Amino acid sequence: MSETTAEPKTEKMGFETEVSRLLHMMVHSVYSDREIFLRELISNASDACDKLRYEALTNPGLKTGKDFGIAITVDKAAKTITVADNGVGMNREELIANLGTIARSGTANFVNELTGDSKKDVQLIGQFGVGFYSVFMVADSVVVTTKKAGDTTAWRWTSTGEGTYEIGEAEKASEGTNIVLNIKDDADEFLEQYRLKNIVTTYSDHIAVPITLAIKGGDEADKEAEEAKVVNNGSAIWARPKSDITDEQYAEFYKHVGHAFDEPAHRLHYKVEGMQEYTVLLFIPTAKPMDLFDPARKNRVKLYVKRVFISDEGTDLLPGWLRFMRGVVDSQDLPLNVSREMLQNNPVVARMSKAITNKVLGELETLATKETEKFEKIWTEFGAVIKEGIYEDFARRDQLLKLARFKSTNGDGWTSLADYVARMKDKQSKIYYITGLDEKNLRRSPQIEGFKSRGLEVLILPDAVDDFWLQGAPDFEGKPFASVTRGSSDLDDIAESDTAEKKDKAPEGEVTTLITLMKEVLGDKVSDVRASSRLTETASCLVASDTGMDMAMERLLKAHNQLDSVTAKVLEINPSHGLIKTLAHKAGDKGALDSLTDPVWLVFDQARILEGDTLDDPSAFARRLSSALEKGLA
Ligand SMILES: Nc1ncnc2c1ncn2[C@@H]1O[C@H](COP(=O)(O)OP(=O)(O)OP(=O)(O)O)[C@@H](O)[C@H]1O
Repeated sequence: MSETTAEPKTEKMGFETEVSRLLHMMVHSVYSDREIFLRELISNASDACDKLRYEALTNPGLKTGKDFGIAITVDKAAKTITVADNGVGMNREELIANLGTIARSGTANFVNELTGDSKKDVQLIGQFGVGFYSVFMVADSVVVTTKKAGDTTAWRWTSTGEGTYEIGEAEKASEGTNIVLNIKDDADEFLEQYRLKNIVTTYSDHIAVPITLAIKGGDEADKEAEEAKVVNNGSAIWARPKSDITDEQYAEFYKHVGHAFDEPAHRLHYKVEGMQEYTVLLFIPTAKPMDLFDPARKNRVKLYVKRVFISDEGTDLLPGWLRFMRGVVDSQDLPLNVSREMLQNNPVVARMSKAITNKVLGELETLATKETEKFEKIWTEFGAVIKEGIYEDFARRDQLLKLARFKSTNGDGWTSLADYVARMKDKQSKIYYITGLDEKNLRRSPQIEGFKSRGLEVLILPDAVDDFWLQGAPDFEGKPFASVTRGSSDLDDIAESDTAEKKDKAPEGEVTTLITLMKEVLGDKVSDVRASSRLTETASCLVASDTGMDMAMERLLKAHNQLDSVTAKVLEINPSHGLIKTLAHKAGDKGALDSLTDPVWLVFDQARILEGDTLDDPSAFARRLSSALEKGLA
């Protein structure tokens, strides 16, 4: 890991604007936990060793036969800290991409949230983490010298963190990366042995490569410190007995392995022996990982084989609907030289995946019954993802339906389907639901009025995924799911609750005449007009026909250009609403077709607005509304 300096030809380059903003913030930071810079450097160095170890397995040209390690050396006289690793290193392009731009989504989010107010911005550091750039909290200038494994040229990157950096060729005998920090005057504390040792044990004890610390140039009493000594535990945390690991150590490992900045909400640590042998250490995050809704839906659990890192991308270790989980699976059965391609459709991986998925599901079930509050927090963050399993994972559909929690008209909290069924009314045979994209709006939907007035509970399903799983899950324990915005509502069999206000209805004959007139006015804009039993407060609403696609689903497909046009809806009118009663009363009059045309359109357009639809002809709507108001006020 030694390095010699030569006179390099250097090139000055500007940081990406976002990086400059970030660096400005770092340089002037008043963040109190500046010590995290070392955690970030060690984490990167350990990842670099893991990467090279893996690449050397499949690329014989890279066989190094060496021991990996991270060396921290302090030169007290020169006021520098050097963090050196013998990992994979970087070539020129990688240096520019990694330390000149913002490649990570986490950091990009950080920069987007920056306000310019340093007190507010400082709090963001803890929330997002800032990776390598955090070195500028403690260093005036930084020199990175690196040589990519397999390359002959080394590169040096130098910066004071102010707008530009310099890059040029360098001399470096061994592959890997050396990072030299010229420590700021006010960051002297980080030159002390006890301080550095303490930081390593706090944040990086679990790192599986040995980390050594040596302090040079101290006074006589520090002579002993000059010798590099291993300061971390060094054993893979997942291989240690649970009883030896503290909650803090688990949490630090979670942050390292998951590139996360939150605390883990829950962990699972166990070992399997027998037919298959592997160790699992998985975490459920508290907050949604940045890439949760990334279309690639990649599983991020790291696969190790006999402690050697193999891959953390697309290993099929967990299904897509558990992609929020972070952690490690270490197999004893896979061959060490397994390539990433071989991992796809691999029977050993498939067996592990099945068993681990069952274990996670079992754990979630236990939490749901024994630690409800914790489970509901997890569900609030990740329920929308877990529900993908209901339509994707047929074999586990019933189990997932049992586990799932939903909002409903029965209060604000979560309910299980089993609890919903237990609350069903005598004559109720279906599980009613409404889907859409906003819980508050759904709760105000006119279509659920008649259900509420009959004491019938309606599930409120605000996630886009709800429309999909409902396609694949027609019932729960024999009780079919029924959309309240589709088909005739068959509510007439169930009496309104005693507390529901009894309202006079327009006579049936008048309503029939009005319906005929409305059909004539609206033509093919509606597929039918009928009297509604699902409305109590609102004059009209739209529903899909019995055979039509659910309206929320149709809107979703249309928004994603999966449907060219939407089908005409059924317009339902409320015979006990004042406006409908007046219209019904006038519908038989001479010339009614003419005089009621505008009001009929208004009733229809109102229903469309309530659905959040845009009107075909807003100016006609405005004209009719003005004219109706004018007449009403005259
Ligand atoms: N010692 C190193 N050896 C090889 N590559 C490195 C080293 N340090 C940093 N890098 C490269 O620079 C990239 C950016 O590092 P940075 O610390 O900013 O973010 P990160 O490590 O990707 O994310 P996080 O901080 O969330 O772990 C890394 O992903 C890695 O590719």
